[in-house]
Amino acid sequence: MKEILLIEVKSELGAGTRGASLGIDAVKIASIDLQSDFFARYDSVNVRTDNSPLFTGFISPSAKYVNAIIGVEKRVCNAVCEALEFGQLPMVLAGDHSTAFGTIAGVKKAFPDKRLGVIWVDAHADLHTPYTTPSGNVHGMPLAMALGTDNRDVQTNEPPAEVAHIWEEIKKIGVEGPKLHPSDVVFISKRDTEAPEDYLAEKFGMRNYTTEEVRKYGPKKVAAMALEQLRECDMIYVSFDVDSLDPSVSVGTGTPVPGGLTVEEAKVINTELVKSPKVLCWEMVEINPTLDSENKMAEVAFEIMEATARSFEDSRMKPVLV
Ligand SMILES: NC(=[NH2+])NCCC[C@H](N)C(=O)O
Repeated sequence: MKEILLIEVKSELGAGTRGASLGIDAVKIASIDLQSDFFARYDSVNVRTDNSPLFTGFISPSAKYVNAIIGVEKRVCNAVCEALEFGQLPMVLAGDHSTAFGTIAGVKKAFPDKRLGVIWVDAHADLHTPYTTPSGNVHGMPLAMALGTDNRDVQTNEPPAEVAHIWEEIKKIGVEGPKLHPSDVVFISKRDTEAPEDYLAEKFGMRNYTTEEVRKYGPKKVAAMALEQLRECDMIYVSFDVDSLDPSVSVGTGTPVPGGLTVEEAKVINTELVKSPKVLCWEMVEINPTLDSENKMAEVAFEIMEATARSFEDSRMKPVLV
């Protein structure tokens, strides 16, 4: 049986509001309050992070803290790659979504010849680049990094040479060049995007299953449809941003958007997705307890993570021969 390895990434340099690096500990506290032994059950590794640049300021408004984020991306990439090479099932628990690029790079580094598909369960597309970002927040850019695109067709910013250089270096992490093809990305509950992101999504026909479609077909069917969409892929990574949940569940995340999933829908989607033997890595991000009350977001996030871990593990158990 393959074993789960928890990979903790307490970085929040990519978010626009402060506090996401505390999300990992908030989830641990939730597990204790919910009387679960989850964090005793699985081994975990801590990726080295350093949020201290927040005290001194960013290098450029077109990609804030990207000079420090590049180091975290490399370390996440190596941790994920090592876990996969070791035959483990990495479940990444990270602060802001920017480091999901490191995860993707790590998956590709471990299996460079395999075709990778990504299921992005998120209110956002995270397809910006330093050339298009409206906010400069790098958590809006990880999927563009993975696709290796600059999206200059619809450029709105002129980043300084230093940022352009770091951006080029980031895109090389793991393996040279794009980690996946844009048509091998599927979104679930994406509902808050900007024009340059829509341009890419339309150009490459990137499928989004809206919250309405989740209601219409049911979360189980949508998970099956998302997997079917990626049938040509050899391996799949699932990235779950808690802002895919509706703000009525909790506002404990930096960029909440109305019209999101219920806890039950998110639970069904994630537990169904990881049943696919092609799914080899799952991640959860953007829990921010400083924006929350009574640790609500961490509690529901933990509930989803625990159910997903159980499904991930159970579906990989070898049948017992009698
Ligand atoms: N993973 C996230 N929470 N991303 C939020 C991105 C919001 C917005 N599109 C931006 O680029 O600033």
